[in-house]
Amino acid sequence: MSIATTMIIRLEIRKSEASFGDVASKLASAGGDIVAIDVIRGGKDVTTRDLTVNVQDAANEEIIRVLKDMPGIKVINVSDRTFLAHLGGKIEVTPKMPIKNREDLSLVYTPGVARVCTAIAEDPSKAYSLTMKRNTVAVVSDGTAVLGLGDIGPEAAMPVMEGKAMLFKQLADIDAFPLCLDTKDPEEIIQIVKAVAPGFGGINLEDISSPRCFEIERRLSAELDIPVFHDDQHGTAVVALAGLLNALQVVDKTIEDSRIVVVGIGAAGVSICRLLLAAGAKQIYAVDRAGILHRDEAYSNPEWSWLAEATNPENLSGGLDAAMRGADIFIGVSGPGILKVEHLKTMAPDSIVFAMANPTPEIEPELAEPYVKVLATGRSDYPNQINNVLCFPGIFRGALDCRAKTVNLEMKLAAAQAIAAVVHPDERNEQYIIPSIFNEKVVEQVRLAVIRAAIATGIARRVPPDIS
Ligand SMILES: NC(=O)C1=CN([C@@H]2O[C@H](COP(=O)(O)OP(=O)(O)OC[C@H]3O[C@@H](n4cnc5c(N)ncnc54)[C@H](O)[C@@H]3O)[C@@H](O)[C@H]2O)C=CC1
Ligand SMILES: CC(=O)C(=O)O
Ligand SMILES: [Mg+2]
Repeated sequence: MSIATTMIIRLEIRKSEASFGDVASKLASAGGDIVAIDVIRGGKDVTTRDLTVNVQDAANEEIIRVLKDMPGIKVINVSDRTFLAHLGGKIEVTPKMPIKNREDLSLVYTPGVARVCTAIAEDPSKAYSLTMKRNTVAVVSDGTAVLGLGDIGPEAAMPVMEGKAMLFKQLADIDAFPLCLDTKDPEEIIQIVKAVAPGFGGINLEDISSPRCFEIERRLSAELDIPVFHDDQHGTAVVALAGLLNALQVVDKTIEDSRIVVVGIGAAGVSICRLLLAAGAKQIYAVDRAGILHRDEAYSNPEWSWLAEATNPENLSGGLDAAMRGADIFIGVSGPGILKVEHLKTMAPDSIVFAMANPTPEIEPELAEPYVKVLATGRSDYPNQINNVLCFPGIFRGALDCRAKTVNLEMKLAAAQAIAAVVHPDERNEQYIIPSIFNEKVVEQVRLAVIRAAIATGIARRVPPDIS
């Protein structure tokens, strides 16, 4: 799968050995199109230039190789728009008011601040009105399951967590802060998150590998009085259910009668299975590397043991091939390229395929399209993007606004229905089963649905003024 991009290549060209024309023709033959040239330094023999080059494939390493092989050319630096957008990080902390004089200083800092501290010490709930707590979410990762890239460590997880923080702010006006932890020990993660929790109104766990993520979330939810939400589990499940509700309408099938294969029974897969069961699914087949989860096998992962009982009505064993025969729906949250055209050919007519692994889906959309009725991926460069970004901003906005203690099943089901309902029945079709993340109705509809569900289930500690 190729993504066109723009690269910026800084070169030293030794005029006695190479001409700019040579560079241009080499780049063209490797698939690069020069769109701008900036001279950084001129010299008698050596000039330094930045070439802005359009390439059809972001992963095209040939472009750089041909330049490096040219006599008289030294490649100083290679960047592209994606890397440039990350220079110095993507977020910052901005004060709400400037400190212009001594009076301001003594208001926002000492001595004035001391009175506010004392007020909070006397009544800790005042932290919600007198600090940033009520609008601030920690995005916590240990870097062990970053997108589908695996255990790449806390520093490498930062760009994703900064990205999530940007989305929180832009979509739901929530101040989110990345906390990437240099530990993989669940108990240590739990203790660290509990220790930082006083400054936050909610905790978004992100890209923490399974099965560790289940215990970490369960313990934190039980031991903290603010919502703790593992986005890869529940955000993904909510959006998958939302897409599925609309896709089922498009193909005129019901969730109860559909045969549903979920592949990749990690954080996202477990939660998707659980939410689909809660939404009425009766025939789920949960498939991981060990094959279809079934009742004749003992699993060390308690979530798998539970799913082996709750899914797979015929107690089928076998691998993906067996699971896919006659399936109406495939939901992949596993890894790249595991789904083959041969599998699609064995599915029931009017099949639905959600290939949600990031950044590379379970099957290339171009390969799958001819064989399925409704196709969705986790990516933004194809129609039907099923991505948890449609859920986490709105669900946290709702939970923070009503000061919910937790995010319960009813709130998740309500969020899924709200996302699905943003697509009007008259607009719904194979290419449009899920709203765009830029659709302004999404966050507000999810927020309202989540607040109403929290109030109805008794976990809201506050009724926002706009809720009747
Ligand atoms: N589109 C979206 O909104 C989201 C997509 N994802 C994607 O889903 C994938 C999984 O994410 P997590 O659940 O957080 O990771 P995880 O590490 O908790 O789970 C992945 C599971 O997939 C299984 N798996 C991997 N390759 C497999 C194969 N060939 N056959 C069967 N099972 C296989 C693993 O054994 C593991 O149980 C990643 O690619 C991630 O980017 C995750 C969350 C949201
Ligand atoms: C979207 C997301 O959270 C993931 O791929 O991990
Ligand atoms: Mg994630």
